Amino acid sequence: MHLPKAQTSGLRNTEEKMSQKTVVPPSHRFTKSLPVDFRFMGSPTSDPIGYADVNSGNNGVTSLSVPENGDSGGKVVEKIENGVADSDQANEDSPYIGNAILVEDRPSVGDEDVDSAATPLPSVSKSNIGCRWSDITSYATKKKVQSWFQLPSGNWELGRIMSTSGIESIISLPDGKILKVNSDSLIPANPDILDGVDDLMQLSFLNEPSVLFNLQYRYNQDMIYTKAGPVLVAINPFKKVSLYGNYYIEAYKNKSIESPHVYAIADTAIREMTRDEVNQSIIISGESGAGKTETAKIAMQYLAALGGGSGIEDEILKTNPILEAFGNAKTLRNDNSSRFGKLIEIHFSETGKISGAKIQTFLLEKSRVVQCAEGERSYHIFYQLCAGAPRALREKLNLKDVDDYKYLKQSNCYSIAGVDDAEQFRIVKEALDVVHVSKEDQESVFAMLAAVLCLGNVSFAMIDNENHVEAVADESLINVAKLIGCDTADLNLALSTRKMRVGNDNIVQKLTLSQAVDTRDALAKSIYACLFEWLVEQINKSLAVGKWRTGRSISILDIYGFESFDRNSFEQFCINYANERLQQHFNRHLFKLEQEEYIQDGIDWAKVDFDDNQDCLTLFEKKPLGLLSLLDEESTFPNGTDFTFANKLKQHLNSNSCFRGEREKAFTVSHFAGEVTYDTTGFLEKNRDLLHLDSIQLLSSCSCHLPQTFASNMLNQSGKPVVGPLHKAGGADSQKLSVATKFKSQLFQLMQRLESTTPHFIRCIKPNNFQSPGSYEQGLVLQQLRCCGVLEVVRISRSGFPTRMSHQKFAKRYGFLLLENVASQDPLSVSVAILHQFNILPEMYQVGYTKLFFRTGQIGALEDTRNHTLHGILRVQSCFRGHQARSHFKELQRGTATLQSFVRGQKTRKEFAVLLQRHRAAVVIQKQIKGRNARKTFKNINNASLVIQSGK
Ligand SMILES: Nc1ncnc2c1ncn2[C@@H]1O[C@H](COP(=O)(O)OP(=O)(O)OP(=O)(O)O)[C@@H](O)[C@H]1O
Repeated sequence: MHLPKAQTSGLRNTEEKMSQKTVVPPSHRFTKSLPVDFRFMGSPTSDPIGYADVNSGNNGVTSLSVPENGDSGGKVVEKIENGVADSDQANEDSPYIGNAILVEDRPSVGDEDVDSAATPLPSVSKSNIGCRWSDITSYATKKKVQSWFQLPSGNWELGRIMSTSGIESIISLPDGKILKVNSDSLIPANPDILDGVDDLMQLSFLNEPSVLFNLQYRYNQDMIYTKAGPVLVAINPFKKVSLYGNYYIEAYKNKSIESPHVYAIADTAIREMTRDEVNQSIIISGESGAGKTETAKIAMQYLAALGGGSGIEDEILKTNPILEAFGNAKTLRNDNSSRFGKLIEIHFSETGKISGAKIQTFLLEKSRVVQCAEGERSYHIFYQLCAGAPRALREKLNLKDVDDYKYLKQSNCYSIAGVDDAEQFRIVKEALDVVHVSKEDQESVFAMLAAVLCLGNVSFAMIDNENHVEAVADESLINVAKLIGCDTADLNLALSTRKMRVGNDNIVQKLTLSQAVDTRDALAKSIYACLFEWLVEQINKSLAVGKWRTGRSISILDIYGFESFDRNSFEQFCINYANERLQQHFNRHLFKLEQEEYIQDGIDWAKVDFDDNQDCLTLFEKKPLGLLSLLDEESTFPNGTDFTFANKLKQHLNSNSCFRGEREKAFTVSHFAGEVTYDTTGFLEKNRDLLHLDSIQLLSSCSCHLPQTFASNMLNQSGKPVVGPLHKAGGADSQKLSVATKFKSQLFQLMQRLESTTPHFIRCIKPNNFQSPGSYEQGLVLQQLRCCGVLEVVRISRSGFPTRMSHQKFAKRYGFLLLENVASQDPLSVSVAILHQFNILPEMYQVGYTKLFFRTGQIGALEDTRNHTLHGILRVQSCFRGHQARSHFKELQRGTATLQSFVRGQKTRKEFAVLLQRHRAAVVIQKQIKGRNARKTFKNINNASLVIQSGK
C-alpha cells in the first residue's frame, strides 16, 4: 500500500537532469511493491558496479546532427529501423547465467497481469559473481535495451540504443539528440515498470544511475524514504511533507501502510525488542544537513506514541528543544546543525511502555563559542537569550543586543530565515520546566550564558614594554565577575597572569596579549562545555525518575557524518575517525558477520566483496604508532608543536597505505568515504584542551553554585594524565585525558553498547547543498551513496539470505501449522516438513547446521500464514467460547426464570391469602353490620307496629 499523498502528487521535475526516463502511465506509476516472486528477476548477483569506465566523463561521444525537420536522413534512420527490428530478435546469451528471463521477456507497461511473469529466483552460483560492466554492457547493447549514458557534465541521461557496431553504439536521447558512443560507456536501465520501486533490491539492474534515478523518481513525488535492503535511505525534502502525524503512526502500527518510513524502522525495532528480548539500536548517519536530527526526532515521536502513557515520553521529546538550543548552531551547510553527537537510550517496561531514558553526548564543538566563520552562528541559545529574555532578566543579567557581543558579532550573522529566536527561547524555558530544571537553576544557566558572552568583550591593555597585559576594568569585566560571583580583581588576575611552580618556588608569570586572549577564550569555552554537560546530567536525572527497568531499550544514535572541507582541522579528524568506527560497525553487521555466519553454518554462499575499512581504523588506533597515539605523545612533549607532530606522522606512517604526508603541516588519510587532507594547525592545542589551574581555582572560589560545580567536575576528571606536568605552560593542567583519548574511549564504549543491540540503519542523504526543496543533484547524492556503501548492501542482501532462524525456533514457531502430528520429531525434521508443506522453493532457503536461512520475503509469507492461522484459531476459540458462554447463560436464564416463577407464585399466593383473609373479614364485618342494621330496622318496625296495634 502506498501513501495517499504520494498517490495524489504528480510526477514533477522529471524533466530535470536525469528526467529522461519514459513517463509511465499514471496507472502504473505506483507499482512500487512488486510481488515477492517478481522481485528477483535477473540474477541476484549480476549487479556489478563499474565505476571505472563510466565515470571518466570521456565517453567517446560523437554527436550526430539530426535535421530540424525531423528527417534523420539515410544512415541513421536505417540504423534506427534496424535497431527496432533487432530488439525483437530471439534471445541471445545473457550475462545472467541460469537466468532464462530477459528484460524484453518481462511484462511491459500495460501488461495486465504482472504476476503472471513471476519466475522463481535462480539459485546463486559462484560463477555468477564477478560479472563486470563490460558483460552487462554487451548484453544491453545486443538487446538494444534502454541504457544510461553519462554526459560530460557527469549527469546521466537515458538513451535508447538504436544500433551497435563493434565497440560503438548509436543512441537516441529523449531530447532528440542522436549520439555515437562507446558501447562500454552504456549502462543498462531498468524497464519502466520498475520505476520508483520502494526497495532498491527490486531493481533488475542494480547500477548507480538506476539507483539515482529511482531515488529521484520517488523524491519528486515526496516519497523520501526508500529501502536499500536492510538499510533505510532517507532523502532530505527540505520542506514539510505530509508523511507524519497520528494518522501515519496508527497506519504503521496497524501495518496498513508498508511503504518505507522511519516509523516502519521504529516499529520493527519495538517488535524485535519484544519478540527477541534483545535491545535495539537505530543508527542514523549522513552528512551535515542530511536530516539525521530530524529523522531521530521522527523515530522518537513514533516510540513515544507507541510506548507512551506514563508521561515520561513528553519529557523525552522536550529534551530536543533544549539540546538543540545549547548544542546546535547555524552553519553554512545547515541552519540547525548539531555540533555534538548524541545517543538516546529509551528504556521500556515489561508492558512495552517507556519507563525512562538516558542521553549521552559526544564531543561538543567548543571552539564555536569563541569563533565561528562568516555567515555562521554560535550556539542558538545565545541569540535566543538576547531576543527572548524578559525585561527583569535582561536587567538582572545586564544583557545587551546580539551585535554588542564580540563572540556573536564576528561572523556577521545574527538571525536565521524563518526562525523566531524569542519564541524559541520561550519553548526552551518551557522544556526546561518539563525536565524539572528549577527556576533558580534556569536563572543560573542564563547567568552563565551571559557571562560567556561578556567574557568575549573583556579586553586587555598593555602594562609594560614586554607586551604584558592586564584586563581592562570596564563594564564587561565587572559584569562577568558579578555573573559568576567572584571578585573583579581575582578575575583580572586569572585572565592576565599564571602561577607556576619552579622547583620549590611559586612564581607568577604575566601573560602577553595572545596568551591572555587564549586564557579568556579557554575559560569561556570551558564554562560553556561544562554548562552543556551539566544540563545533560540534569536531563538524565529527570528522565531516570520512576524508571522500573526491564533492561530492554531502544537507542537512537544521531552522530555527525563524515566531513571533508577545503581545510580540515582537529574537529574533522575526530568526526571522521568516529565515522570510520561506525562504518566498521555497519560493515560488521551487514557484510562481515553475515558472511561469517553463512560460512559457519555451511551455507552454499557466494562471497560479496566490500571495502573493509580496518586498515584505516588501524592507522588511527594502532599503539604506539597510530595517529591517535602519536598525537597524544606529541601533546605531552613540552616542545611539541603542530609542525613536529606532522613530521612525526610522516616519519612513522609514510609506509601505511591509508596515509600520505603532505607539504608543510598537512597529511592525507584515505577514509572509506574518500581522501581527506588535514591541516595540523591547532591539533596539539585542541587535543590538550587546557584550562589552567588558575582559571579552575577562580571558578571554585565563585559564590554561584554552577561555576563551583564546573570546577569540581574538572578537578575530578580521572585517568592517566596524557598532558600535564611536562607541558611548557607549566602548572597543573585541568585536562588529564587528551581530547582524542577521551573521545576514543567514548567511542569504544559506544561500540560495545551498540554491539549488544540489533542495529537498524538509516542513511540520510542531502539532495543539494542549498537546503532547497525539489532540487536533486545527482553527483552529490551519488557521492553520499558511495560513501555509505548502499549499493553493496543491496547487492549482498539480495544475493544473500537476510532472514535466519534456528531450527528449534523455527520448529516451535511454525510447527503447529503442520497438518500431521510431528510432536515426537526433532526440530530439523519439523522444519523441513514445514518448508515442504508450504511449498517454499528450494532456491528460496538454505538449511544450515544450526539455522535456516531465507531469502527476502519468504519468512514474511510464513509469518502471514502463522498470523492467519493464529487468527483463525482465535476465531474458532472465540466462537466456541461464545457458544459455551451462551449455553451456560441460557441455562442460568432458565433456572432463574424457574426460581423467579416459584418466588413470584409464592409471593402471589401469600398476597392472595392475605387478600382472602381480608375479604373474609370484610364479609364478616359486612355481615355483622348488615345484621345489626337489619335488626335495628326490624326493631323499629316492630316497635312502630306495636304502637299502631295498641291503638293508643
Ligand atoms: N523529514 C524531513 N522533513 C522536512 N524537513 C526536513 C526533514 N529532514 C530534514 N529536514 C530539513 O533539513 C534540515 C537539516 O536537517 P538536520 O538538522 O536533521 O540535519 P543533520 O543531518 O542532523 O545535520 P547536522 O549533522 O549538521 O546536525 C532541517 O532543519 C529541516 O529543515
